[in-house]
Amino acid sequence: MMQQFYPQVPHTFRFELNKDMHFSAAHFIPSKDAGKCQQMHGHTYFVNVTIAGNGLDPTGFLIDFKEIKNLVHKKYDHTVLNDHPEFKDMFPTTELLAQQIWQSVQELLNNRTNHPSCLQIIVRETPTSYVVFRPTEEDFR
Ligand SMILES: Nc1nc2c(c(=O)[nH]1)N=C([C@H](O)[C@H](O)COP(=O)(O)OP(=O)(O)OP(=O)(O)O)CN2
Ligand SMILES: [Zn+2]
Repeated sequence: MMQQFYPQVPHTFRFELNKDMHFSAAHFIPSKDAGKCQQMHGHTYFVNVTIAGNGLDPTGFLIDFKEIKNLVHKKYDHTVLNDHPEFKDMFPTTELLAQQIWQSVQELLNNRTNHPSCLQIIVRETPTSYVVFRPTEEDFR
């Protein structure tokens, strides 16, 4: 898992939640610049989601950890990333996967009355390669 690696995102919210998860998926990057990655191949992706907020729900959760796992793991585990509608017009690179995960997590959070925010997504694609996605203000609009 990623427990040994947590780049901190600066913020002043009262609460911060982190959820680690992993899933297995295949992908290919159909660009001539992608070299061997043009061929279909698989990864065990490791994902860390950082959510923060000032208020909790009546249970005392920013959001249930399980809801985050269900959203990401159920969607992508044992699938081909290229087959997902969000990757119809773009390649499933680590960067764009991290951005897509942020969008789906933030959409889930937007429906909550305590209004938490997703501040960071880390996607590790291989033991030596990972991406950190941090939204800018315009991403929240
Ligand atoms: N900026 C990006 N570069 C690459 C991506 C990506 O998503 N964003 N993806 C790939 C491939 O999908 C590949 O699976 C991962 O590449 P890489 O880390 O180079 O894998 P290696 O195991 O060959 O790396 P080592 O340095 O030998 O550990 C390529 N690039
Ligand atoms: Zn790959």
